[in-house]
Amino acid sequence: CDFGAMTPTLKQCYEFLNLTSRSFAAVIQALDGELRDAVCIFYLVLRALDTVEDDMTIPIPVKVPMLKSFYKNLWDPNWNYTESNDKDRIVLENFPSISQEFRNLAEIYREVISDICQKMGDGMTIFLERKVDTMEEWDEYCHYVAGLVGIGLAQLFSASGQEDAIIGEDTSLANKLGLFLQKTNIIRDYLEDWNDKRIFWPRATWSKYASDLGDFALPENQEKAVQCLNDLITNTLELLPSAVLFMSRLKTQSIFNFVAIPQVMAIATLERCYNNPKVFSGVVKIRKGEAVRIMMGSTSLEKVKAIIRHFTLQIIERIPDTDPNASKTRAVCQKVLEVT
Ligand SMILES: CC(C)(C)CN1C(=O)[C@@H](CC(=O)N[C@@H](CC(=O)O)C(=O)O)O[C@H](c2cccc3ccccc23)c2cc(Cl)ccc21
Repeated sequence: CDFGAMTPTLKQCYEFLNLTSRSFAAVIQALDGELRDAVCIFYLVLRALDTVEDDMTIPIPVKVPMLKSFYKNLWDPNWNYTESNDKDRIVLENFPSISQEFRNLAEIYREVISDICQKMGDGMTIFLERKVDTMEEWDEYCHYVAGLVGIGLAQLFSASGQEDAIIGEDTSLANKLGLFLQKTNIIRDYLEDWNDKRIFWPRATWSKYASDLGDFALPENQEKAVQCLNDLITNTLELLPSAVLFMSRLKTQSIFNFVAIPQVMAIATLERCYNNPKVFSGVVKIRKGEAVRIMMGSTSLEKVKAIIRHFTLQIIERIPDTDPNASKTRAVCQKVLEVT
């Protein structure tokens, strides 16, 4: 980025980006032209909204109107929030710098970002007091917190002129990009969320294997825990063909990299989690070195297909014959192999 030509507040926004997102900030900064600033601001605004949703010190009667009206803060030069204790509170304390740069964006970008924030804020309030029960509700929750991000990003890509209109119009496909990432995060973060008393695993699935979600943290229930894990991973892998189709439509290298890297990190994470009891005793993270190798290798559709193929074959090799979902998992993996 040419920091020289930036306003002081835009420079500050890139500093916040590098503070709040470790490896991903570089990928955003590699985007071209107006899209780079639009995605940087979108990322920071979403980080601020997510920080409000995540802050357990904000009572629900206060949090609901905060989330529903959050998009209005984009137009209020003075709005900030200084009561947060979250690690990313910097984006809430300095929101005036972020909203200032939001207002400097072209109207086409402002409309997308404001619309997504309004829908996301509304959707988050639905799940503040309601747990995720059915698989449809799992998709609904993930739509609000991640699917909408995909829809917004796809609309920004088309608005910039760097991608065709179809990219921003096919909201169903863009939504699935987000569902794939969020479902992977929810699967990986079982223990961290359980310890924070947060439940994102859908009751419709876990209740087939236990009477309480906390049972999976007990070693004597390890076999049932792993069967539930494999069940959710199978459901998530069904989204991969849509992700491949979305990426096959992209024609700008920097946008392809930006979309592909998180998708490939997610399939690598799913493979590490599959049939892995360690999910219930710690957080299964991709090592930095492996992450860098994956990021370097995700620069073309053929390379990305080869990586997805690699991890899918790794999963197929580890499907236990005794797993209740074994045949379904094999069928879903076959469908992935057919498109990669
Ligand atoms: C919840 C989430 C998946 C939407 C978060 N999310 C992402 O995970 C980031 C990646 C990220 O932040 N990685 C972190 C790792 C971590 O924090 O765990 C890093 O520092 O490397 O990517 C996504 C993201 C990137 C590209 C295309 C997407 C399509 C649909 C939905 C999200 C998409 C993201 C794009 C935007 Cl604009 C905003 C948020 C996100």
